[in-house]
Amino acid sequence: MSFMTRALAQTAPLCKTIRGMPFNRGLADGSLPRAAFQHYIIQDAHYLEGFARALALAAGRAPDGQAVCQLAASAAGTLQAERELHAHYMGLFGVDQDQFAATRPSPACDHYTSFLIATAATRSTAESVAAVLPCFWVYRDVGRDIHARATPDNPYRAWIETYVSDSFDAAVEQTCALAERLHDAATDPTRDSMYALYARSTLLEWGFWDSAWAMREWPNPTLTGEIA
Ligand SMILES: Cc1ncc(CO)c(N)n1
Repeated sequence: MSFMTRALAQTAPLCKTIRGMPFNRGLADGSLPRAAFQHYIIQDAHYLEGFARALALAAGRAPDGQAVCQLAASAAGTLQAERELHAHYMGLFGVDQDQFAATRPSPACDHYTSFLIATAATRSTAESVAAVLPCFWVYRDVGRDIHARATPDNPYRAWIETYVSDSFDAAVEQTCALAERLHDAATDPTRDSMYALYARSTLLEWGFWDSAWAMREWPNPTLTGEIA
């Protein structure tokens, strides 16, 4: 059985839950509160930096030139395209550079990026790719689901369209293909670990949206504000 077939079967209930989350329903019908999206877009900019670091680390440790090239291009290319989207949205939703600089990564964001970076630094490339794959796959899945329901005058339209674009689709397919190739060459224990990491990362995607919807900060900002 292919890696994706099994990984998707294992995470199907969680993906269904993610599609139904209030944050994503609000994106689809345009009713998502502006403050929740502002919170999200700041956290996602922090997230993308960590995500790119994980991809770049995995690139440096990859077993062959093709994987090095693909992961390094993914770190640069996906991030570049998404940064433009974030700049657009930060302008549109009134988030300035000072506000961004003053907002530290939330616990959910820090958890997710720390997990990706630790995996890329200490595990095999097969495992690292399994861990970053839900970042691609889940966003395309959610993007498609929302796109099918989105109203034409939706204020979050540019965000939704990014994740149903041909270029994002190509990035998802390429990363899936790399995961399959590394899975085919992996030992059974590494394969087991790939499935566990894929599922963990999907759960952390859920946690990221859950945190954005609640606009969750550190539990005691007065204690952690200076150091978090
Ligand atoms: C949290 C999160 N996961 C995945 C993506 C898509 O790359 C994103 N922008 N943010």
